[in-house]
Amino acid sequence: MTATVKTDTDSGAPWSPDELTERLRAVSAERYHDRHPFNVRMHEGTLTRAELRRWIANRFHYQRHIPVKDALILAKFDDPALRRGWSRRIRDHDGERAGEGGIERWLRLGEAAGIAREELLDTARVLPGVRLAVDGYVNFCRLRPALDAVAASLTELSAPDLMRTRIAAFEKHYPWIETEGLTYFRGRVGQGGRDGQEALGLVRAWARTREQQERAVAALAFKCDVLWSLLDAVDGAGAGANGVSRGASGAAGEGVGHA
Ligand SMILES: O=C(O)c1cc(C(=O)O)c2c(n1)C(=O)C(=O)c1cc(C(=O)O)[nH]c1-2
Repeated sequence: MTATVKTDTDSGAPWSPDELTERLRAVSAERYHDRHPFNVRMHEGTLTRAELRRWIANRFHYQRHIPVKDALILAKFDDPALRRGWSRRIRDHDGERAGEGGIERWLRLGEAAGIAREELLDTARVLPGVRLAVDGYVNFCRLRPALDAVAASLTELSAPDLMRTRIAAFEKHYPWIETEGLTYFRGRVGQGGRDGQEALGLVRAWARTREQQERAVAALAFKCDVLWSLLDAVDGAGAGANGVSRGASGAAGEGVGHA
């Protein structure tokens, strides 16, 4: 006997692709990290320099693992066209050659904020909660079927709006970060939109049964939790965490007040 009461509107029948899309968008609207208190403070302009540096340094750990998880997804595809399309994501982050690509741009963001690249590259400084969140995402993509892993990337549908808000907030409230440093975010407005649409097309095509559709929705909710947990860890870390709030924030007379 099942405890689940089925109603007419929940017959267990597959949703239409548009209904699936609606449900995916509803998850993002409710759980995407643009609403996290740390992001809200970032956009309001009330983060201290130490907090912003801590975010940049810890978020780098996420950035550098994106091509790793994309390589794990790539290995699940047996279709050359799919691999060709998805491999572009890895090149976006790693660049065609040394000194190019998203990871390099994030390192430059760090430098524009006064963080040495060696400090960003030193994984020993990453906050434990950030490490766990990133491991969680990479392992999810390693272990789950392609549908789940691709659906988890659908947070990118919400990313372009967040990038626009972030660029405006940085320019307005954090002018001490050289504007060159924002190149990463500017690039992601287009890349994130394109990647998100591409992934949505795949999920709509692949998730045919109700079970698959519910898995896709759950994967996106999980990914929202990854991003949320990452910010929880950054938000909850006090002075001295990650080293960044110690040394790199040391410029005198900034009126930072507290870490
Ligand atoms: O700064 C952000 O808020 C943000 C969010 C997300 C996202 O929504 O997953 C990504 C990125 N940035 C990003 O830069 C990025 O390359 C990226 C790749 C992915 C993904 O899951 O494949 N998400 C994101």
